[in-house]
Amino acid sequence: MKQYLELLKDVIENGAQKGDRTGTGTKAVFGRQFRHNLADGFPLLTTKKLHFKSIANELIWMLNGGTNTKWLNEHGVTIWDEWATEDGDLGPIYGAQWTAWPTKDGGKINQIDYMIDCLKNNPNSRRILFHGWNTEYLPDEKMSPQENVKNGRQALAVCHLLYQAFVADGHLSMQLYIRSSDVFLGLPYNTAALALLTHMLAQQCDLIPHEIIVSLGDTHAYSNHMAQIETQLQREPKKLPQLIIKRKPESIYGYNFEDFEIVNYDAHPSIKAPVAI
Ligand SMILES: Nc1nc(=O)c2c([nH]1)NC[C@@H]1CN(c3ccc(C(=O)N[C@@H](CCC(=O)O)C(=O)O)cc3)CN21
Ligand SMILES: O=c1ccn([C@H]2C[C@H](O)[C@@H](COP(=O)(O)O)O2)c(=O)[nH]1
Repeated sequence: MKQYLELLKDVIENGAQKGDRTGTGTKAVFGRQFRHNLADGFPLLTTKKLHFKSIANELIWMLNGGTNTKWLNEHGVTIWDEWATEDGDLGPIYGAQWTAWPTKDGGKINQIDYMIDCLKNNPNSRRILFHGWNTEYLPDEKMSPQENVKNGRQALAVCHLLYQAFVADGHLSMQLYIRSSDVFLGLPYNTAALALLTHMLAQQCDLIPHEIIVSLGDTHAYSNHMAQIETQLQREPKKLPQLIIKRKPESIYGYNFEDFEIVNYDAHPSIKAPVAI
C-alpha cells in the first residue's frame, strides 16, 4: 500500500491547518484518490498492524442493518462506543440507510438487495450503487452524538457515503466516496472494508474481484496523530496478505467473521492513537 504512505506524506506536506468539529485541529487537503488491484493482495496495512476482526465485524453489522453497539461489543468490537448512548444506540447511521432507507409512505428500501439484484441481472447498469447520505437524519454539529441520537438523528454523519460497482468481462470493481477521512485511524479501516465488501459481492454474484478505488473529500490528519504518522512513514511496507473466504453463505447477509481468513499477514506493530470524538 505505497499509495497510502504517499497520501499520508501529501497531507503532512500540503495540508492546510484547519479547525474542526471535534476541537482537535487538523492538516487537510481536499479531493484525492487512490486505487488498488485486488489481484495484488488484500489491502490491509503492513506499516502498522490492523485489527481485522473489528473491520470485518463492523462491515457484517452494517450489512445486516446494525446501528447499536451491543452486537459489536458482543463480537469484540469497541470502535463505536464513544458515540453511542448508554443503550448502545447510534441513531439511523450506515446500517439503517443501507438496508432500511425510509420511504415517504412509511416503508423501507433495502439498497443492498437492489445492489445484488443489479449485479446478478443487469451488470451493465451504470446505476449499481448504494449510499448513506440521508439529509433528514443528519446530526446537528453543535450537539453531542448522544443528544443527536435522542433527537432521532445520526450520532455522526456518515463518512463513507457512496459505493458504486462496475462490472466488465466478469470482473467487479468498486469505488467508494468518503466525504471526510481521518487518514490515520479511519482510512485504513474504510479501505480494508471496501476490499472485503468487493470480495463478498463478487463471491455472491459469481464475479472476479478486480479493483477498488477510494475517492476522498476532506482528507485530514489530526494534530494529535503527527508523531504516529511520522513513525509509520519511516517503516518499510511489506508484502500484502491474502484473503480466503472459507464458505459461500446463501446470501450477502449470511457471513460470519469465522468465514474469513487473512493469510501471510506480516505487519509492523500497531501504533496507538487517540480518536477525535
Ligand atoms: N475521528 C474519527 N475517526 C474515525 O476514523 C472514526 C470516527 N471518528 N468515528 C466513527 C468511526 C469509528 N472508527 C474508528 C474508531 C477507532 C479506531 C481505532 O481506535 N482503531 C485502533 C484499534 C482499535 C480496535 O480495532 O479495537 C487502531 O489502532 O487502528 C478506528 C476506527 C472510524 N470512525
Ligand atoms: O468510517 C469513518 C468514519 C469516520 N471517519 C472520521 C472522519 C472525521 O475525522 C470524523 C467525522 O467527523 P465529521 O466532522 O463528521 O467529518 O470521523 C472516518 O475517517 N471514517
